[in-house]
Amino acid sequence: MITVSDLRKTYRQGTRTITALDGVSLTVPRGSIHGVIGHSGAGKSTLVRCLTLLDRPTSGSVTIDGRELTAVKDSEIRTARRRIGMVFQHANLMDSRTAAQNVAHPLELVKTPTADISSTVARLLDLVGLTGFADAYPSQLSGGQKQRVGIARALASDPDVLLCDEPTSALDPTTTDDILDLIHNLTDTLGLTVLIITHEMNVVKRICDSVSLLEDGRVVEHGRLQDVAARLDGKLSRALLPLPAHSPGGLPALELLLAGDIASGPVLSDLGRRFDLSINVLAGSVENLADSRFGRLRIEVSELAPVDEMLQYLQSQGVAAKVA
Ligand SMILES: Nc1ncnc2c1ncn2[C@@H]1O[C@H](COP(=O)(O)OP(=O)(O)OP(=O)(O)O)[C@@H](O)[C@H]1O
Repeated sequence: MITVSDLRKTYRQGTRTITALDGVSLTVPRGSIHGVIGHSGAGKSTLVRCLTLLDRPTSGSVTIDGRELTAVKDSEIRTARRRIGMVFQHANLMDSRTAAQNVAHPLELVKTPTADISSTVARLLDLVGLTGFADAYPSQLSGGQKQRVGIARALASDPDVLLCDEPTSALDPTTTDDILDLIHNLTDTLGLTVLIITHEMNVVKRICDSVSLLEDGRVVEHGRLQDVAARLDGKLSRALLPLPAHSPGGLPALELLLAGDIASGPVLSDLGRRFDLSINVLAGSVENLADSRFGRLRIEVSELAPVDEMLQYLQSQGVAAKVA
C-alpha cells in the first residue's frame, strides 16, 4: 500500500516561491493500479521525484507498506529506493549493454552472486515476453521491446511498488496497449502495487483501478474508476466519456449518464414510450470501464416535452441526467 499525505514541494526562484505540489494526498491499496493524470505543469514530474526521494518534499510524507520513506536518512536512501521499481517514458537503457546485462545491472550494484543474477535475469526476461532476446542490444529492439527490458530491470530488485512515469507516451497505440496489458498482468502475478503517472486518459481507461486528477499541484478529483466515471459533472468522467461541445439548437437537450446494467438497457426507448415523444441522439460516448459499461449521451426532445418530469423519471431509473 502506498500512502501519500499532504505532500508539498516549493521551489525558490529568485524572490519567487513556486508551489509545484500543494498538499497532495493519495492512497493506493496493495495489489492495485492507481493513475495520476494531469496536464503539463500540473506537478507530475515533481511528484515522481518526491516519491523516489530524488527530491525531498518540503513537507508531507510518503509511506510504503507502513514504512515512511520520507523519514529515511540520506545515507539510507539507496536501500529505501530499492523497494520502488521505476519505469520511465524512454526505457533509459544502457546502449552498450545487452538486454540481459541491462536487467542485471541493479543486481550487480548490490553484489548479487553471478549464478543468481543469471537465473533471475532469465526469469524476468521470460516474464516480460522477451525470451530469446537476452543478447540483443537496445539498438536491435523496438520501442515496445525496450520498454519490456525497462520493466524487467525495474522488477530485478523485487520491489513492492512499481512507479511508472509516462510509461507509454513514446509508443504507438498498439504497443501502448501491449505494454499496459503487461503491467496489468504483472500486477496480478506478482501482487505489485502500481502508481502510473500519465497525461493519457487511455492509460487510465485500460488498466487503472483508481485515479487522481492533478491540477496546479493539487488533487482536484479522485476515486475508484467506476465511481469517478459515474459522476455526471465530474471532470474525470467527462474525460473518460467525452462528448463534443454542445451548441444549443432550438429544441431542449438533456445529458444522461448511464452506469452498469442500465447502460445496456433500453433507456431511450422506455423514455420515449413513457412520455410519448421521439428522441434524437445528438452525441454519445460508451465505454467499458472497470468491467462495467458506462455511457454519456446528449439527446434532443420535442419543444413541448415535460423536461422536469423526464429528469425525475430518469433519476428514478438510476440514470443521472440534467438539462444540457
Ligand atoms: N526545479 C524547479 N525549479 C522551479 N520550478 C520548478 C522546478 N521543477 C518544477 N517546477 C515548476 O513546478 C510546476 C510543476 O512542474 P512539473 O514539471 O512537476 O509538472 P508536470 O506535470 O510534470 O509537467 P510536464 O508534463 O510538462 O512534465 C511547474 O510550474 C514548474 O515550472
